Amino acid sequence: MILDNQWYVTKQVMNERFFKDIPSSKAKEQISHFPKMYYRYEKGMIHIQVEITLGKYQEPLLNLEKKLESGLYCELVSKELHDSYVEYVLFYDMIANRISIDEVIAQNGSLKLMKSMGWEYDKLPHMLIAGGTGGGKTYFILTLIEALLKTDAKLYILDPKNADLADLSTVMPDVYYKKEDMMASIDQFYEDMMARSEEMKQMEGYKTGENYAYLGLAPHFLVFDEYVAFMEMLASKESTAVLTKLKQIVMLGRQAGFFLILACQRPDAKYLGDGIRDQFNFRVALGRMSELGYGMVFGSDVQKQFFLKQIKGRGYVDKGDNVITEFYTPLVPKDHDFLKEIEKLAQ
Ligand SMILES: Nc1ncnc2c1ncn2[C@@H]1O[C@H](COP(=O)(O)OP(=O)(O)OP(=O)(O)O)[C@@H](O)[C@H]1O
Repeated sequence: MILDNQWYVTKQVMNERFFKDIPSSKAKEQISHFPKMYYRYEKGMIHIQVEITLGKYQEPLLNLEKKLESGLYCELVSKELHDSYVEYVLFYDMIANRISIDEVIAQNGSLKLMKSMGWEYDKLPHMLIAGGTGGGKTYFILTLIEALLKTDAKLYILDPKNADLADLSTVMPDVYYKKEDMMASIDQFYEDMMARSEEMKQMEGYKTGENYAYLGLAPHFLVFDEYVAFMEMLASKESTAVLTKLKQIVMLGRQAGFFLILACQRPDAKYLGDGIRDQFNFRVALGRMSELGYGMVFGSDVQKQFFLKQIKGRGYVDKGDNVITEFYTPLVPKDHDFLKEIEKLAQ
């Protein structure tokens, strides 16, 4: 890469002749500075360290991510500036990091979703899931529900299209698909959050800055599928009321342990504007999406090339650190029966 781009410095030296007392007329190019670059492979990650020299080629060497990602067919995980070097960390063979549904475990405020990655909902609350038809959105949401039901979490499910998630109403409580029920459920979720925030202050052991888990309380999750479609169904007064509540939940929910998992085909700015989208720390885009769609999920100013691969449950994620990486939802075996499993857990 350095040779191909000629990111080195050369100087002209005179070619010495065999008889040194006869002056030479031939000049030769010699490399006088070659940037130091070190790499190592560790636990599925490639670490590349590049020296900062303040030299002529500092700019390209400080912005290697695009070249490395497309050239090595890897995904950037982090880029960190150190004292005299910049370190790029890339995932090699991301699909090898895919886990199966029975490895999805929630503990200590974090939900494992790939071998080396998870959703730390206690620290980086609220999840936004976008994806076109057939991308794996429903399977992913069902996987999240199943994993969270294995903990003490309390779940509320909203499915305005009365589709796959609404089927859960036969096996677990708090599943809503009618407009009025859904609106009442959002109100209740909000009221519960406000009440807990107050109560926590009166509890023994309460400490400023500590969260619900510190006080031994259970997290609550509102899983809201087809959010944009639902908002489109509402009159403007109703949608303003819902938006106001959701805004409060994403802003205040972390400490009290009230989390939103919002899914839609495309997160239209009309219903996720005013900085609400930025409060969703964990954002996933699954399946086929347009550039505009990716922009709506990750921000229109992102510098990332998105590729489509025909793999179910594949997409991109920003897990709260502003680095977008390839993502694979946990693999669900063909014979897995969500309804049956969720029924067992809900009992
Ligand atoms: N994680 C996964 N493991 C195994 N198969 C998957 C996974 N995700 C999706 N699939 C396969 O892809 C199909 C479509 O997935 P899913 O129903 O989740 O898509 P969707 O985005 O919700 O689409 P729609 O909006 O049409 O329901 C599933 O029926 C399943 O066969």
